[in-house]
Amino acid sequence: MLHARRIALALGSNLGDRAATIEHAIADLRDTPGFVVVDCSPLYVTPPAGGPPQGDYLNGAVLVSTALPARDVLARTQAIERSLGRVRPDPVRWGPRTIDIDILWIEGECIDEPGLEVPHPRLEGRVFALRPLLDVAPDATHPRTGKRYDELPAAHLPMMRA
Ligand SMILES: Nc1ncnc2c1ncn2[C@@H]1O[C@H](COP(=O)(O)OP(=O)(O)OP(=O)(O)O)[C@@H](O)[C@H]1O
Ligand SMILES: Nc1nc2c(c(=O)[nH]1)N=C(CO)CN2
Repeated sequence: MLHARRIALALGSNLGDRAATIEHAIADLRDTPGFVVVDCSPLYVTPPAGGPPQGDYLNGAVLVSTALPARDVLARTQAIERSLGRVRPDPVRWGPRTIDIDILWIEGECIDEPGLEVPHPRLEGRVFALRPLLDVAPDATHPRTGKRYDELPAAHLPMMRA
């Protein structure tokens, strides 16, 4: 049995009622056995990064405390995505989606396995993930290098609150 540790989950939506879908996702995370939702970031309006032309995203992050193994966390977040209308496999890579829930960071854990990489491999280049992570875990460090995420220049770029 693992000890409870902090896990930051990224939330993103750019299809349908984005705010309502994200609120549903947060409610579902709160209702997930084994999860304690510790904090939620503000939501930000962010231009799409990559993929085809598509609408702006709402992005945020949720900090969860849980002893569940990372694989179980992924299974639960993917079940929530499905229940909120996420279609898989994605019809288009990085295309529009009702909801995306990624594991951004797990305190003290590095995972590099097929189908699961933590910290999220694109975290450091994505201001729409980095800023919400720092909102809920300002002291977050890379679990292997110990480097603080708030030292990355991208962490301080201006962002638009929803
Ligand atoms: N840290 C992670 N969080 C969520 N999924 C991950 C992670 N690492 C690997 N994956 C795998 O990536 C697959 C695709 O995930 P997803 O559909 O969220 O990607 P995406 O949002 O389209 O793109 P990106 O990975 O660039 O955010 C998932 O099925 C999952 O197995
Ligand atoms: N602004 C923004 N752009 C994206 C996002 C996202 O959440 N926000 N997610 C992607 C794939 O995960 C690809 N591009």
